[in-house]
Amino acid sequence: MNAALRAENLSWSADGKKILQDVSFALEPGKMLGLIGPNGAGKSSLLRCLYRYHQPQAGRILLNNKEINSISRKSFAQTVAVVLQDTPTEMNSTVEQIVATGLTPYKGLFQWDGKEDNNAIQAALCQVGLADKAYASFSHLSGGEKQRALIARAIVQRPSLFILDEPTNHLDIRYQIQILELVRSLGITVIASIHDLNLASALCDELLLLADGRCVAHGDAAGVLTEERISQVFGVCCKVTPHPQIGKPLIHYYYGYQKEGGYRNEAGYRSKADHEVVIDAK
Ligand SMILES: Nc1ncnc2c1ncn2[C@@H]1O[C@H](COP(=O)(O)OP(=O)(O)OP(=O)(O)O)[C@@H](O)[C@H]1O
Repeated sequence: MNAALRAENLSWSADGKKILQDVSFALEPGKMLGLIGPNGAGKSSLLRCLYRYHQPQAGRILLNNKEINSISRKSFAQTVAVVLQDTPTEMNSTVEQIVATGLTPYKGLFQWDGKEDNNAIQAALCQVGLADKAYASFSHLSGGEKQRALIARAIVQRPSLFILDEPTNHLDIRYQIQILELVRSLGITVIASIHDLNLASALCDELLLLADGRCVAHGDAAGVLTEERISQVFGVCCKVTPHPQIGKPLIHYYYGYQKEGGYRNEAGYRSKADHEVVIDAK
């Protein structure tokens, strides 16, 4: 496969604890991969390895067939845009200024903001629905607006790989859908950690399910999001049906988890109480 992004046997440990173990996957150019898994599964850690914040102790990562550590800092900054879930609070600038920093990897000193740059900034602000906030203080935006401004900054960066850590955090449902559809429509390769399995199912080309730092499943949503696997990995029980519009898996969760022995769905898959150590499906 001609992969835009490839991870081979990645392992990363911290404080003597194995956080990622032997994770491998490949992603074709232009595809959007949804990284899913329970809290603490290792999603952010994997993304941090991909954008060179963490150095894996084993394995390697190839970006457009080049080992990422061999790519210059400038080239990496041009090629990879990262949007994180925690917005730094010290951004004491206007929204437009924050978005303009997406152009930094292309600029030398004093090489700033011609008409073309300005157009790119305004276009990106329009794309994320923030045209009317261009001159507002970034720190005064709501959490969702901040997130959209940071996505606009990533758009002006013109990356070939977009890495997003919970990009839909803080967003209302319309913007959750809109931002993921927008990111997808850019035609660049995307890897995004997403907690909402239904959104991930609907909007990603493929899913990679992590649990305890390992890759449990990788492929299209129908192959990954089975009732059995959702029960095993997330400890919830559910029914999965085809989405009425797009046919992809739509998960209907069951309730009543305080019940002795959890809750079983029609197929017998059950929810798992917090204190249960052993993960079993049936
Ligand atoms: N720098 C670190 N040092 C020690 N442990 C870490 C470090 N970073 C992450 N961990 C641990 O690694 C595990 C995976 O964390 P990570 O943030 O990657 O999970 P996640 O899947 O993104 O979780 P969530 O869905 O809750 O955001 C957690 O147990 C976390 O405490």
